[in-house]
Amino acid sequence: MPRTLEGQITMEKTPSYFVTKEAPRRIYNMSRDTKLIVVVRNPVTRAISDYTQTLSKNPSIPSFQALAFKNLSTGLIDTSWSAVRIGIYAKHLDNWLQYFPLSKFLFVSGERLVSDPAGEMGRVQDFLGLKRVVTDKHFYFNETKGFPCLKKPEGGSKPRCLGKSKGRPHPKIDMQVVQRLREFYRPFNMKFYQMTGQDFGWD
Ligand SMILES: Nc1ncnc2c1ncn2[C@@H]1O[C@H](COP(=O)(O)OS(=O)(=O)O)[C@@H](OP(=O)(O)O)[C@H]1O
Repeated sequence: MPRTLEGQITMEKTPSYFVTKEAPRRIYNMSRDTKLIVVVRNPVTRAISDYTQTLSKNPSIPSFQALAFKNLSTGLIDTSWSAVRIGIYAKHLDNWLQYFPLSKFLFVSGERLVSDPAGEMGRVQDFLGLKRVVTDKHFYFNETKGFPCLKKPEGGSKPRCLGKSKGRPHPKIDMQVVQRLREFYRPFNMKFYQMTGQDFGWD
């Protein structure tokens, strides 16, 4: 991490930290004052999104259901598949809570980040003790992209959306497969809502 001067905030974004066993201990040893922001979305959609990303890099991988199930006829889920495992948020958070109290965390809803980006960004700024500089007027909904985009990014004059790899169409997954995954995640989601004191509305 770079040296941080008085009045500066250093930020670092690595999605895999949340699911890396050693990460909380290492970050705690670096600075126990670290604030932690976790963006979470419905774990079923997250798994499909993860699969879509892998598929875009390697189109010859097996089908989603072939990877998601250990046994398709019994409906046994393969929790060793990272696309499934990452969405068990309660389990990962448990590991972090061994080191950091809940007050050090902000959980951002991935769904609200799309439906109300300014609202979620307001929460982020409050959490970081910043003035609410980013507001509604910085975003517009881009019909072509199907997502909110920035009207005028810092230092630029043109509107800017996230790149092609964000907001890709997902392949169609059998409804029964989706249903089974929903059932699988339900107890973990409930636990996660309880732990965070936030209902993300995934069920
Ligand atoms: N404004 C805006 N524009 C485009 N995409 C948006 C936006 N806000 C949130 N999202 C969602 O971000 C998802 C991709 O983020 P990731 O977490 O996969 O990114 S990362 O690669 O891990 O950094 C991506 O997931 P997919 O839709 O599955 O591609 C989007 O749903």
